[in-house]
Amino acid sequence: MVPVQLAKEHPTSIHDSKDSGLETLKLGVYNLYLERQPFSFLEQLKKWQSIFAIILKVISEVYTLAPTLFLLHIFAKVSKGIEAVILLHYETRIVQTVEVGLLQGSINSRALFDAVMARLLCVVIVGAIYYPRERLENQLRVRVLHHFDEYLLTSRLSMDLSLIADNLSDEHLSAETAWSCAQRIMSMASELFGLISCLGFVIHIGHKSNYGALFSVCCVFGPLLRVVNRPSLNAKPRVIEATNTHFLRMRALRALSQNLFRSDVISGNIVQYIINEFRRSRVALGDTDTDHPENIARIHQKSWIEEMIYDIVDDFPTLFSAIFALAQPTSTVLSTLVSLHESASLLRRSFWNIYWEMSNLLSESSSMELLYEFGKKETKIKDGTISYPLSTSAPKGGSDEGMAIELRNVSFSYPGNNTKALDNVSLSIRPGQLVVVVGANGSGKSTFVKLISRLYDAESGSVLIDGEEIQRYKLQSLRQAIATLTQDHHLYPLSIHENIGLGFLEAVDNTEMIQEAARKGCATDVIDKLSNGLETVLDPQSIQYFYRVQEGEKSKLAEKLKSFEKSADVSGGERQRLVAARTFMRLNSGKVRLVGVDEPSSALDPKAELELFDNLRNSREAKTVIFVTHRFGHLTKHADVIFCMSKGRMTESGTHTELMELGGEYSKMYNIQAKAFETE
Ligand SMILES: Nc1ncnc2c1ncn2[C@@H]1O[C@H](COP(=O)(O)OP(=O)(O)OP(=O)(O)O)[C@@H](O)[C@H]1O
Repeated sequence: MVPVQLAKEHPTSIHDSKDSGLETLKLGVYNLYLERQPFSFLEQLKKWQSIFAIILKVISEVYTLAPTLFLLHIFAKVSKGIEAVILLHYETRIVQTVEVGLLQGSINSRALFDAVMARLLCVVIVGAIYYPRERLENQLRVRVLHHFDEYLLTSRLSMDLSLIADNLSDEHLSAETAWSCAQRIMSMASELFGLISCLGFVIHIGHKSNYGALFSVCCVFGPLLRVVNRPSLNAKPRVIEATNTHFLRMRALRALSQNLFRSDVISGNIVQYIINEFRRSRVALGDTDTDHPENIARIHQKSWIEEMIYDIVDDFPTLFSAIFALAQPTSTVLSTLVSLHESASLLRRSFWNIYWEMSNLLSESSSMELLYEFGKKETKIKDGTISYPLSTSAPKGGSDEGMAIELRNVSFSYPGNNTKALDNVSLSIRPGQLVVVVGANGSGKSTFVKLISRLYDAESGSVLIDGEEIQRYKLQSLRQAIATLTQDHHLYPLSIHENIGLGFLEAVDNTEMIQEAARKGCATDVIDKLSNGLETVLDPQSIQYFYRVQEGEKSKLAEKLKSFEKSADVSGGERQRLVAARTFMRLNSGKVRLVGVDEPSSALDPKAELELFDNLRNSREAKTVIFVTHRFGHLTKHADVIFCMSKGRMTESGTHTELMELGGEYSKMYNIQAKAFETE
């Protein structure tokens, strides 16, 4: 139970703590860190240069994807931007005609008709452009999304495990990132045209008095003052962390209400505990704000005096109009005043829209930069130049009986983990040997298998395959020569047919071979139980949903809903058998020289486990086989050599008899297991 401490500080207090060049804002339950950088013109120039380069790249990429669609869309966007000004122009003409007419005692009906018709025509044209614009936008969106989906898929699949561990923050990148950026650029173009046309209009109205430019400045002065005086947090690079322990505990307790934990929570009888703990944390949290830190900052950084000044400055255009009317009481003063008033709000709206689009474009372009960088990341596992095996007739250090493996003073630690998973390990495996690796949890057994399959590269020391440094081999050929079966292998959301067939790509459609592999993996019974047999997809990525339809009701929709295929499922052990079948399928390729089996049988019943291991042993011909296991028994007794690992080091090696005689770690572990079977 977590001791409850009531929040002592004001729930939304904002204060600065200045350390390590960072400005820290405490905003509700969050800490928000900003970099305290002195303004540097050069830096700003560089930043804008890179933003500009990204914008150009996005434009050219979207244009290349669909040139006509893109140009039409830009045209539609720009016309949308200047639409309001054109409408305002004709509105002014109508009001002016009426005003002059009223003063002269007769309205020029021809001029009025022309102005009304012109405005109507404009409304029709804008409407006519607007509706296809939505469809155009959607077509362009689909193209962009599909293109970047493929780009991200390719980039993600090209990454190796070390790179993935270093780049978890890239997970949020999606094709939508690219589309939002493209959209922002197009909206920005539309707003810019809107602003320019609006400025042109204002200058045009004030033309006679030469006040147009001054009036424009008056209109944007208020918004400009706001922007300069309080730049939005949105535009600043920042790092945010939720630090409030009560808030975090509430989140963790809330997560326990998810379906994933239902069975644990019910069987563990901890429902009331969760509710009570949630209540305690809620009380302890008090009124501390949990809203987005940006929102909290926005509310709390407001000063009413500043706001009042801004409101007064916002009124300058009205003041200006009044002075203008006094100074130039012409026959069209009223209509000019109305136009000035309307254009003032249009100008201000345009200005705000540009500011808003600009801040969003800044953050979109930095996401886009990440997305482009993502595709350029270089894998840490570099490809080699020679094919494996070197030559089937006379391999350098190998033989046709399997792969020869040697580790010389190999050390390795995982990215982000300082402890050595392998610490100065040296060992040698001869071609065709049956090797068993044993050791306590975390002793480095799986890491050893991962290094010889080149999922990772050793930090120091060498791994030699058939006498050659492992890095010298072409990855594709090396991986073709290795078949692994580990707990990290899962079923794909594809048909069982493909799940097994993909073990040997060239024979993915060979049903006979697949059935034979299923038999060796003890998966035949599992497949026979499924109504669609080999064509069953266990985790289909289908999308089915319904709205206001009850499954039990009598309606055509309810029948349709019932007819949706319910996904089939199998047990954990059955899944392991299907995955094992894939490995047997791989053995059919004739290229495999090493089989690495890493404790794949945790959910298998003893009979299936024995059968699986026997089948693997029987497929040993021309292969080296490495088993990683916690279970001692027939495997260790059959082993040519056993390696016993402890804390990343290889502590003992030899046959079962030799190691038992040694009376070390291996014999201790063996005796613990054997004791369980001894009779009193
Ligand atoms: N992906 C990873 N990232 C960081 N550390 C890891 C990772 N995988 C393993 N480790 C660490 O490396 C060490 C060796 O792990 P390894 O999986 O090789 O042990 P093992 O002997 O196979 O254990 P087990 O018997 O539990 O499967 C452990 O300390 C483990 O915490």
